[in-house]
Amino acid sequence: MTTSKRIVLSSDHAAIPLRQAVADHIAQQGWEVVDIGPTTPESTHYPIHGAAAAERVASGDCDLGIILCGTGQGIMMAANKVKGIRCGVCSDTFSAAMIRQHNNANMLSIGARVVGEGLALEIVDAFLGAEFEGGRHATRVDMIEPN
Ligand SMILES: O=C[C@H](O)[C@H](O)[C@H](O)COP(=O)(O)O
Repeated sequence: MTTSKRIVLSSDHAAIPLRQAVADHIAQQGWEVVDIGPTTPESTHYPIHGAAAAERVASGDCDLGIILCGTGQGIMMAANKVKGIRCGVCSDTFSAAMIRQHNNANMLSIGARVVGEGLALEIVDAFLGAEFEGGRHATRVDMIEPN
């Protein structure tokens, strides 16, 4: 596990059960989970939830974030509009590790209609277990959003 310990979770209506499974899984690993909902299954709008989670990370309130919607794509797009956020959608464990190691991603997005719970939890573990490698990758990451 990384030294980061506080992680924000959010989703839209399409991913509430998977979000709960992720919350339980990472809480068991010792992460402090900040689950900002939604808690009821009514249809909602992923941009609201992606932006809200991203703001928690961008502000420094949380170290990392995991967000989910049907595909993971829409909520990722919303999160990446927030300055300082680097969020990738992952449907495999290799990519989940690489977005940390090479891209210094601070948020992970998962599609609840794309991957099952078992794979999703492995993707989460790969993301949280990886560390940014810096070096040449830092040069490139700095180019994404220059100060
Ligand atoms: O990228 C968008 C997400 O996949 C949403 O979860 C999806 O568009 C929601 O669709 P619906 O309103 O049909 O449940």
